[in-house]
Amino acid sequence: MDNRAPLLQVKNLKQHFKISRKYTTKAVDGISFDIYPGETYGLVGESGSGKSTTGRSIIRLYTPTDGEVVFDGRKVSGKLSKEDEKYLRTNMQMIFQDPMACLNPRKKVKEIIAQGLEIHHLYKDKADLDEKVDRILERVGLSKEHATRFPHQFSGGQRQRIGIARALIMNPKLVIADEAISALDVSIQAQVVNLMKDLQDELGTTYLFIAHDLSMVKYISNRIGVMHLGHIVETGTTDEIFHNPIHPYTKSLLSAIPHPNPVVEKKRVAMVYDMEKEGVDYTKGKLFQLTPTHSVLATDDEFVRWSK
Ligand SMILES: Nc1ncnc2c1ncn2[C@@H]1O[C@H](COP(=O)(O)OP(=O)(O)OP(=O)(O)O)[C@@H](O)[C@H]1O
Repeated sequence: MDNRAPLLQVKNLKQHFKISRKYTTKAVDGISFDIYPGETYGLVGESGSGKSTTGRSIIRLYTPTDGEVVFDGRKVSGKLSKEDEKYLRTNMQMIFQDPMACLNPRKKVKEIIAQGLEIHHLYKDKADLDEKVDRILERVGLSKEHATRFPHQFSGGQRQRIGIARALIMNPKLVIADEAISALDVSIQAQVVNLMKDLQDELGTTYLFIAHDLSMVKYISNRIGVMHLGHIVETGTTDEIFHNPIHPYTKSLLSAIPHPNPVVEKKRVAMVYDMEKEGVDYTKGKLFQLTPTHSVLATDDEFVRWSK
């Protein structure tokens, strides 16, 4: 395992939403994971498993119900000093699924991208700001001619590049990419993921990559956390998750990935995970450590059964 201090520590994070007097949704129900500098941690799971809520709690869009998030040695929740507040706002950035929904349609691309630097006064003068915008546009595969255009004048893939530029111009330590490529065509998805990888190599950025599509997660992640109903049921290196999955939920997700070879694809059998039938209750499980990097949430009986 990595000897360095983690960049992000999520400790027993809970994010519950009170829906009515009687009903509370436990969107995130006590998850823990660390992310090390320069790595990509993929958070996967089907819709409603709590992935977005996790990302949003980390970046402080929500106040956690319980637990703790520590970023670069600084506690993220609670009352923060002005300095910590600024540090977090610049060093943690988020890229969202639908760039159109979060790019102001009335603003030019250069205004959108420069906004973070302007708010935090992170530029010398107007010329410096323009230069920074031009440079980041070029880095994400757009050109300075694009700076004066409006979001609607771009394709989906280009708009996602604008979202990436807006996040990366802050030179953040952590980028949370929440289904950042899900809305794009498959060929464009690969382009955007490659761009994110290149920028990571160049800048050393750390990613929390949230997605339901395991094939892209496999390609970009060093480690993966598999999330279901507010719990991380299995975590491991990408190799461990893909080649030695233990939890039946992980196995069912893997078995749902279409195979590119039509002959193999024809024989693919999707595994069904029926947790009621299996009698699984995540709140009764504990973490079983298979290797220093691979662990699974299970009761004693389940662990014996699932590891066979
Ligand atoms: N602000 C909220 N208020 C109430 N319930 C919420 C809120 N945000 C999320 N939820 C609920 O929490 C659960 C987890 O949602 P979340 O969006 O985190 O899952 P997800 O894995 O990211 O799925 P998706 O990919 O569909 O967004 C869902 O049942 C959702 O309805």
